[in-house]
Amino acid sequence: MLRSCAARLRPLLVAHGRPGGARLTSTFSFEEVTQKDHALPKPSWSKDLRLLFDQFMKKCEDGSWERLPSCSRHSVQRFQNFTKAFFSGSIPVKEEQISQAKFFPRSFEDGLGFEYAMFWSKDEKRIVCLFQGGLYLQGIPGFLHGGALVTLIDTTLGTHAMLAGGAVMTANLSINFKRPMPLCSVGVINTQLDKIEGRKLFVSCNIQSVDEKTVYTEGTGLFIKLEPGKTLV
Ligand SMILES: CCCCCC/C=C\CCCCCCCC(=O)SCCNC(=O)CCNC(=O)[C@H](O)C(C)(C)COP(=O)(O)OP(=O)(O)OC[C@H]1O[C@@H](n2cnc3c(N)ncnc32)[C@H](O)[C@@H]1OP(=O)(O)O
Repeated sequence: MLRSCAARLRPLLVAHGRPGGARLTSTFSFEEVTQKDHALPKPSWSKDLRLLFDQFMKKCEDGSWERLPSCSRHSVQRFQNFTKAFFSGSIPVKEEQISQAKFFPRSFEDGLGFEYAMFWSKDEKRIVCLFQGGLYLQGIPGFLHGGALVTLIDTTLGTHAMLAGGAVMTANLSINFKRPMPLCSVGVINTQLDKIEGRKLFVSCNIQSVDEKTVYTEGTGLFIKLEPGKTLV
């Protein structure tokens, strides 16, 4: 499963030209992932999250949907390839820290932070992210912190933008919090690509309750395709 998702993502996320004509074999892709895949059921997942996950796994059976794997670290090689391609090799952390760096949404202990799994519909060109926000993501008592919701929105919209345009960075996010979302409840993020203008990808989403009766949050994002060799730092 991991390899089939990787194969599909690879052409979208890799092989950005480098100055001097050399081409990278990978930058920010999911390919050759050998680490633990976190987008799979765990004991900390609620019944609601498991049920929804199972429903989407069923949709994957005919190939119209695909589960996107998710791990918590980049390999040192991948980290270096990425910085070489887009940051002229300027590495923002000490070399010995690279292997300790973790993908923020995957940096919590199981069940206490973000539990999520994303599914990609290749026909409808949209992502559905199923998630449960754990006890360490509290904002006002009993409810999720707005910043936690924004983190998941950024991650989900960013993944959609990457699937559509390759390596991107977030330039702008605009969020409307419509209703507070209870801690430990399950939310469903639905994304759509609104338009592409040159290097700019405009993507939007909302977060709904499982029964679709409550819209908790709406968000739009502008993602900019990175230009290989352009120095940003
Ligand atoms: C193993 C671990 C697993 C990991 C795997 C992960 C896989 C997928 C997950 C992806 C999800 C990740 C989500 C997280 C993403 C982030 O959080 S990124 C971090 C936050 N963002 C930043 O730090 C970006 C900082 N900004 C920049 O570096 C630059 O501004 C930029 C790169 C965004 C753009 O710079 P540049 O390339 O120089 O472009 P410009 O020439 O400036 O602009 C191009 C066009 O875009 C327009 N534009 C730029 N910014 C904005 C803006 N804020 N608002 C509106 N428009 C903007 C700009 O006007 C240009 O438009 P025109 O072409 O002139 O029309």
